[in-house]
Order: sequence, then C-alpha cells, then structure tokens
Amino acid sequence: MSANILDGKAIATDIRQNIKQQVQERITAGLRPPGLAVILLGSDPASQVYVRNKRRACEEVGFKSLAYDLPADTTQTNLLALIDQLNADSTVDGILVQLPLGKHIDTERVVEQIQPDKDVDGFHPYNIGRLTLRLPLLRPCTPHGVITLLRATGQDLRGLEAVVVGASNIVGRPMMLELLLAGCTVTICHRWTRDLHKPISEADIVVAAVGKPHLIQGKWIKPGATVIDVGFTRQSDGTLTGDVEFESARQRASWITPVPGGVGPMTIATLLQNTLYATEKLHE
Ligand SMILES: Nc1nc2c(c(=O)[nH]1)N[C@@H](CN(C=O)c1ccc(C(=O)N[C@@H](CCC(=O)O)C(=O)O)cc1)CN2
Ligand SMILES: [Mg+2]
Repeated sequence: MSANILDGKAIATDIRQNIKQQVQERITAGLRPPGLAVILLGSDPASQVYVRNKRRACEEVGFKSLAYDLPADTTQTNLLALIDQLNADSTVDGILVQLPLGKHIDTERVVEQIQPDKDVDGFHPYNIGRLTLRLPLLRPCTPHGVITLLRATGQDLRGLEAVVVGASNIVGRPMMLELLLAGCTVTICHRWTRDLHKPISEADIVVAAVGKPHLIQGKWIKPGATVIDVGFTRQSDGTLTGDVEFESARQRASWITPVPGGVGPMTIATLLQNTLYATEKLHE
C-alpha cells in the first residue's frame, strides 16, 4: 500500500481563494475589509518568516494588515499597552502576537490581554474553555487546520481511535479537544508516556506534534491509518524533517501529510478563516 498524500498546500490555496472572493463581495457591498494586527518582538529568523507569510497572506486576500515589529527588549507593559490600543480599534478584527516571546515576558499574561473576540490564534483561556465545553468560537489555527485536512479525506471521524503525540498549549492539547469534538476516542501522549508504540499501533488517526525528527517509526502505524505530521525540524543541510518516518509510514497508511506542504500551510489559511469569522460573526 502507498498512502494518498494529504496536500495541505493545495487545500490551503483553495481556502485562501475562497476567502479572497468573500472579501471582494464585502467590498462590493460597501463593507470594510477584515483587519489583522500581527505583532512581532525581536528578530528570530523563523518567526520573521512566519510573520512575513501571515502579512503577505492578508494582503493577498484583501485584508487590512497592521504590522508591529518591536525590539526584542520591548517591556511587557509596553506590549500590553499596544494590545489595549488594538483592542479599542474598531477596524481591527484580529490581534496576534507571534510566539515564542522572550523570557522577560509572561506569555500567558500577554495572551490574556487580547480581547477574546479578537484572539484569532484561539489561545485565550476563554476560547480554549469554549472549545472544551463544545461551544467553539475562535479555535487554535493548527489543530483546526488538521481537522480540515481530516475532513478532506472524506472519513466519518466519529468513533475513530485517535492518538495525539505532544501536549503543547498551541497544538497537542487543543488538538485533543478538536478530535474529541469531532467524535474520536482520543489518547494523548507526552514526555512522561512510557510506551508510544502500543497506542500508535492501535490508532486510526495519528497526529504527531513534538518536533523530534523520526520519533514515530513507520512500522508502528496501523495499516490503513491516517498520519498527520505537525512536527518540522530544520536539518543542518537546510531540509525539513517531520516527527514521522515518512517513507515507511507511507507504506502502511491510507493518508499521510508531507513535511513541508502538509499542516504548515493550513495554519495560515485557518488564521485567515478565523479573522473573517471574527469580522462577520463577532464584530457586525
Ligand atoms: N502566535 C502564534 N505563534 C506561533 C504559531 C501560531 O499559530 N501562532 N505557530 C507556530 C509557527 N507558525 C505560525 O505562527 C507556523 C509554522 C510553520 C508554518 C509552515 O507553513 N510550515 C511549512 C514549512 C515552513 C518552513 O519552510 O520553515 C510547512 O510545514 O510546510 C506556518 C506557520 C509557532 N508560533
Ligand atoms: Mg516566558
């Protein structure tokens, strides 16, 4: 068996095209474009790339993009004051602070300063609480993007056994909640999990979100399973490697995401969906 490739890049392109059309319809109807403010502290090269891609994506679909590039030593007080200013700006529908932040900043405090109806990353405790209670509003982009990919396989997700490897606040934990909401039976593995092999070998869906190249061996995958690789590590030769042994997993799975071009592009497409949702459903 050789798995079908779940082409996140192509699916994300379709989503972006669809959003662009909806924005054009808004403009034609005399409505304002959605506005997204993206805040970057410092000059971490990877964060700079992600932020540049987010701003480009905004411009491409016709959103108003507000860019705030602040020095690495910006104080928490000044960052909170900028967020307050954006919270009060009625042309801003979404506010995003690129993570990770420096050690002198309390990330949770910063995230909580963003008004929940403008929290297009879906990281605010209010939005995570809503997702936990089956009342989602703004949902974390990468996990919700993974659900979009799983839906694209055409499978009924209800009753499937899903394993999430990695329990981060950005991906693993909200991924567990999204899969639960979709009707899966979910197991979450983390740094203290003693045996990864057993739950993975029984899973219909494996979502790997650790950031350790080839942590998940291809021979562990249950034949016919769907494998979603959220991890990406840049190797010394510049290539990107996922958490899953791609070639051997591909021989057993029915669907698998590539790295790059799988989950990554879905994160930004979902961010655009969240911003449009905030504009139309939360601010009008
Ligand atoms: N405020 C936030 N910070 C961070 C988030 C987030 O969702 N919100 N997620 C990650 C970084 N991230 C977006 O910010 C992100 C990471 C990777 C990709 C992506 O497209 N990956 C490509 C490969 C990119 C490459 O060549 O390096 C892929 O997998 O195809 C998009 C967004 C942490 N911070
Ligand atoms: Mg910190």
